[in-house]
Amino acid sequence: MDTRSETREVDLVVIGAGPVGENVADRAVQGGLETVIVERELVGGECSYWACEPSKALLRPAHVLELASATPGVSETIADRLDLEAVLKRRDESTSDWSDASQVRWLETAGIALLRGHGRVTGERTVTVERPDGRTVVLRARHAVAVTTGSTARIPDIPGLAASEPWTNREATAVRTLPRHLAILGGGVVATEMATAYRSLGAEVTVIARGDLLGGMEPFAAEAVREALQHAGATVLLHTDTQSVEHQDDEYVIRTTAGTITADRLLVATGRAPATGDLGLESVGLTPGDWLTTDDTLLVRGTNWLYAVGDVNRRALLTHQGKYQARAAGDAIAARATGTALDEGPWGAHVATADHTAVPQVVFTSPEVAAVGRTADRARAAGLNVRVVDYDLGWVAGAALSRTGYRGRGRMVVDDDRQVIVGATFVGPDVAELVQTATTAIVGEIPLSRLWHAVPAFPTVSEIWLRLLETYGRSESSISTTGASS
Ligand SMILES: Cc1cc2nc3c(=O)[nH]c(=O)nc-3n(C[C@H](O)[C@H](O)[C@H](O)COP(=O)(O)OP(=O)(O)OC[C@H]3O[C@@H](n4cnc5c(N)ncnc54)[C@H](O)[C@@H]3O)c2cc1C
Ligand SMILES: NC(=O)c1ccc[n+]([C@@H]2O[C@H](COP(=O)([O-])OP(=O)(O)OC[C@H]3O[C@@H](n4cnc5c(N)ncnc54)[C@H](O)[C@@H]3O)[C@@H](O)[C@H]2O)c1
Repeated sequence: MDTRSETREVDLVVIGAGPVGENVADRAVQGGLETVIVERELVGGECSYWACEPSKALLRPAHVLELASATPGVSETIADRLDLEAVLKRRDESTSDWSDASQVRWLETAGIALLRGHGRVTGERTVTVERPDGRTVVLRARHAVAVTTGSTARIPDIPGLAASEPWTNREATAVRTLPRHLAILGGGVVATEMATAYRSLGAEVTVIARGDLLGGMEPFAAEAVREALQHAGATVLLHTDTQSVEHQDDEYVIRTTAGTITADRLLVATGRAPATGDLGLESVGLTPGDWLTTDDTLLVRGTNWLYAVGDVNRRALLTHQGKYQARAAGDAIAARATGTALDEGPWGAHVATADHTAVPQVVFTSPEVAAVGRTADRARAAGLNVRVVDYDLGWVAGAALSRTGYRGRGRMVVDDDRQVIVGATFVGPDVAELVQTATTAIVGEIPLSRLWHAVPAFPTVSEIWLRLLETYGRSESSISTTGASS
């Protein structure tokens, strides 16, 4: 092994060049800091190559085919199934064939220095990078180190499972040969999206969920996804425990409380583990393998120089939310380095306040689920005086016009004392774009009385907003509140 090593001094070291690390670095550079980003694999991270992008590329063709099939005048002219090879080719394009050349070029234009290799914290403000050629580089940060190493698939402790070498999100999103029968362990977002994609491509699919699907989301939305998966021909086993897994002769034998399942592939989609196991955290008194807990400026608790941003802090395991944290963290790091006052109050420029109450998410199943903020149950558990307003999306003219037989539902969760929205969930075809209005209303704490003046265009699916307000009612108090403030 080559033991030569060099030492460099910079303002900020970012470990992990996923979407979050790239954004921390970008903001810090814009704030005037000399920044090095360390990456051991591909610049762009999990999201670009084995998560968000390839999974959505696998899912989109099925959505388009469904829409076309439900549109008379088009349905008569199209094939009734997807072209697997073409779908995979488009998936390959979505990952740039697993090349990070364009993202490396972006780093260059953004003024961020890239150091390839495995980074480990080896002391306060110190990161040692093991380069692919065996050399080491010691990076000393004048100001801060940001850990943006993300997460990896968590393999539960089920007898035989780890040894059976199951698929994780990596193999499932990079697939070349479609399995005949894909069994999926888990009932969350990865499980339901991959079940939707693989079923649409023609594989037999069995989902083994230990509870209901999409735990943590509104039950009516999870129920619509379950129904649709079963209607599409997938087997969905709920409240089913997996007892053991064997892998022999290209066959998985999965013993569960609902019976034995055999499949030629098994995908484990049971959540994520923080990528902190081999990060040198013990050198600064932290525990390897733990999630890193932070304050709202993303500073790791108990330190004044170490930041944890994105999946690795477990605040919200989503690209857009991690990038939001990254903007706050990068600006906070630059402000602290230059002695500028921080805007740290709730909703300030240097804090990720929205993580607590306004995280949007779209699940790209068929139907889609788009949700933000609190579910009705969570709002009640938080002690709010909750009123739940539901409306059938199929009754909205824009939705009914968008395809034959549109089915869906929208829910807004209202804090009735303040008459503001604290949560919203939509389930139905193409509801993804509805969630941003809800996010704006929640973050802006827009009173319902004012939302009446945000008129949705006719005939769009957004008219669900008008219907939800009408169902809630224009109360005497909201009318007089409006009058008093004008
Ligand atoms: C199948 C799937 C689909 C998803 N779809 C969506 C979606 O549609 N929308 C959405 O918002 N979110 C989605 N997510 C979640 C999203 O992928 C993550 O939230 C996002 O990737 C987190 O970004 P990150 O930068 O924190 O971490 P990552 O993307 O994991 O990047 C971390 C980077 O750090 C590097 N690294 C780790 N350790 C070291 C080290 N010691 N030294 C050097 N480099 C290191 C890694 O190689 C990696 O490049 C999906 C997740 C999965 C699994
Ligand atoms: N469209 C999107 O936004 C999108 C898509 C995919 C993934 N993601 C993100 O990636 C993260 C990971 O997704 P995921 O689906 O792996 O996690 P998840 O937390 O959404 O779901 C995990 C599932 O595994 C089950 N599970 C956990 N431990 C188990 C065990 N020991 N045995 C059996 N089942 C077990 C849970 O009950 C749950 O159903 C999520 O936080 C998600 O937000 C987002």
